[in-house]
Amino acid sequence: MKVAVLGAAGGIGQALSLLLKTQLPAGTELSLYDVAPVVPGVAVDLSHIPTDVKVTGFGKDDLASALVGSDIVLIPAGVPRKPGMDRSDLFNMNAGIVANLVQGVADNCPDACVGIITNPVNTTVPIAKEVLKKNGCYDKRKLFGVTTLDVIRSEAFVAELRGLNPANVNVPVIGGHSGTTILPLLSQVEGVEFTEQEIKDLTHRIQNAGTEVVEAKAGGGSATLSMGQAAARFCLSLVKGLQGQDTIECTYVEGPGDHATFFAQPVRLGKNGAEEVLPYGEISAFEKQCMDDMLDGLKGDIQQGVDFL
Ligand SMILES: NC(=O)C1=CN([C@@H]2O[C@H](COP(=O)(O)OP(=O)(O)OC[C@H]3O[C@@H](n4cnc5c(N)ncnc54)[C@H](O)[C@@H]3O)[C@@H](O)[C@H]2O)C=CC1
Ligand SMILES: O=C([O-])CC(=O)C(=O)O
Repeated sequence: MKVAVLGAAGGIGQALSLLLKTQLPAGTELSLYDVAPVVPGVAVDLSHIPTDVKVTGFGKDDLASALVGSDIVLIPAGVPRKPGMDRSDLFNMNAGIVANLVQGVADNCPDACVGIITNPVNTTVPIAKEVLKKNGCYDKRKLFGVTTLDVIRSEAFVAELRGLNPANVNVPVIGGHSGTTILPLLSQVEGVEFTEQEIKDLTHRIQNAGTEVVEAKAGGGSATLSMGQAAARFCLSLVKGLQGQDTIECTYVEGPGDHATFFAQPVRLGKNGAEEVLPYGEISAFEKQCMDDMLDGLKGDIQQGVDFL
């Protein structure tokens, strides 16, 4: 198994690489790529941790070597938000970065599973699809927008509110990864009842959690450590799936298209990636209204990605 992280020297990239170095199964290769010259140093630094995961760093001109033979490629390369910006304001800077890196995937490891972290995820994932399609190697089972941060935040906030062990809290989050397109299904949290006001407040907090971090970091970037944890959880679930032990995660994939071409919902991860896009089940009247209100925005974000190439 080989896992490549593109943008590995950044805030997310370094946190994620550390978690993968310590948690990937023995024998995995971890390939770190970044345009920042510090990346070989990040790899050397991690290589001093005694686990059976071999870490190699690749600089700007070595994308092909970083990618060749990869089974999973995670992409957190790109620019983060500053206070006052929306995720969509990152489109001009990040669309081209994602397109170039995914072209590298098409050229060097066309069968790899690709997890896009770079924002705006609602749009960068469709861009990745178009690049792979142009190269004749798009397989919808192998392209994911990583929305796990919305899930772990929901778990943390629900557990905090009710004094529960977060390890026992599961919250499906569907839709997209921006503002109101993030739709936590709080009606499905087992063993917990919320008042209408609590549902409204929690939903708003989850949808706004990225901004909460951006404002608290006061110009120093967006979520990196929680995102590192979220991406590591997603990657480790995907590794399990590829190795034949099916797992379920909510992720932004091309599914049946009931609502939009790309939509985050529970997905069964298996030997070929997204083996099955699962129904998200019954939702409340409030959740249905939230969904109706956000779908046009989500579709617009997707169309912007399709039009980019
Ligand atoms: N999906 C999600 O839930 C989340 C997504 N993000 C997004 O992740 C992205 C990265 O965020 P941070 O790590 O905080 O930013 P950062 O600025 O700390 O790191 C980004 C890294 O990407 C590298 N990079 C830039 N262009 C590159 C290229 N062409 N090839 C390879 N590497 C390149 C930079 O050198 C830098 O090391 C942002 O777009 C941010 O909005 C952030 C948090 C959550
Ligand atoms: O808010 C941002 O810009 C970064 C992000 O996607 C998140 O933290 O959910």
